[in-house]
Amino acid sequence: MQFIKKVYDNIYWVGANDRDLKRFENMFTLPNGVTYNSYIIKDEKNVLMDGSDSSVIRTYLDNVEKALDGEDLDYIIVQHMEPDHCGSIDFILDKYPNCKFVGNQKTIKFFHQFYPNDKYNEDRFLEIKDGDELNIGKRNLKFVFAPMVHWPEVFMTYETTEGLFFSADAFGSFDVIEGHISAKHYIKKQAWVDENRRYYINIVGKQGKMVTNLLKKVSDFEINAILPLHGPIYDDKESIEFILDKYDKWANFKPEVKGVNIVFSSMYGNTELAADILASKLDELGVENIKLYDVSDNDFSYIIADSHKYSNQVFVAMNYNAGLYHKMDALLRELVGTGYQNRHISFIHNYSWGGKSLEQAKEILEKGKHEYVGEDFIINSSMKDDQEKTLENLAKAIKEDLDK
Ligand SMILES: Cc1cc2nc3c(=O)[nH]c(=O)nc-3n(C[C@H](O)[C@H](O)[C@H](O)COP(=O)(O)O)c2cc1C
Repeated sequence: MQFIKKVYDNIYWVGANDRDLKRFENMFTLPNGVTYNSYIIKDEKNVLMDGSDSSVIRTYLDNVEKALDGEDLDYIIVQHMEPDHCGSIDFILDKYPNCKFVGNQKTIKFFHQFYPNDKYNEDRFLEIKDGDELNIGKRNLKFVFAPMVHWPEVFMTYETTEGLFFSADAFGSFDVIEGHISAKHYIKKQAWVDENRRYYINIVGKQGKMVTNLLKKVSDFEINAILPLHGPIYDDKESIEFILDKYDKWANFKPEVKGVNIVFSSMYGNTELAADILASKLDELGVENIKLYDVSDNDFSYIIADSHKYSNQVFVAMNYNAGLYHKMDALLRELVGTGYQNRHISFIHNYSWGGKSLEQAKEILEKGKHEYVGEDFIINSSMKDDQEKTLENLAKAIKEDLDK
């Protein structure tokens, strides 16, 4: 049985849902799976836009066959060589011997790195350059290179007749397709938007400059639909504007929400209690958006996504073997790796006998050009009653900062 969806005249989604994958890239938890999107464009020449992961190969090959409906396949356009899309390419090239692999110099190089040498003759490969066009009959495909919008060889494909932008991994999302393929059914759901952000920030986040370059490069194109390699397609004005606005914010590291993301580490609960008291004081001061994370208990990708989302952040840490507790240390380094910058940050640190946790945290965050808010709040083992006023002052400083 096949599962395909017509998305435009003679264009079919032939992808697959994967609910079995526990972690995307073996790092990022997938509570609701992920899709591998792939599209067949039928014209005088039939084109397959990208492949799929090898885990869904049976469904994928059946879908491609169904969409082709007895016709041959002329091209598979490989917008990047990441295995979650390319684990199926040899199956396609073997099944359709007249099909050519379309890629740029690097895509073709990476193909040969991932697959055994000399498996296919050179004439199976068609190398394209930035701005090249491929006419396939009524439709015309223009290639737009987007290096480092995830991988170095990435290019995207603009279909000029109807203004359809095949955007590789950009504009993708975690979560399977639930019946609907159009993003209009998802963009109003906060949980989906949060997953979309978690995908972008953790996967493409640090390449903000390259994303901004891409957005500039395609700003003259009339885009009537964006068709990414994961998640729904954006095929109406509102959804396209919605996601372009999000990408503008995310790529420029602008916070989306005035609020406080508190991340704590604690072994025996004393540091955690200070984080809870601060959150409660923020609430009493009228702060609406407060989020608390235990760094030991979380897939970092959630904390990282919310660190980019919120304007203010409080890192609450204790000393461990004379330095920063290792999970907090790892989180901060990974956060910096996503380009985290221009946030308003405060600190609470706990010392029982001493260490450099605070200095180390500041050193790791240094290159992000953050603004520090309020006095660092220091605990020795546990918070004391006479410290409540000082913590209240930190809460007030954060509230004033939010109100600016
Ligand atoms: C294995 C271990 C190593 C620690 N190392 C330090 C340290 O080097 N310096 C320090 O001031 N406190 C150290 N602590 C104490 C903690 O930082 C913390 O102050 C104490 O656990 C109370 O906070 P909590 O209840 O939030 O865990 C250590 C605790 C443990 C369990």
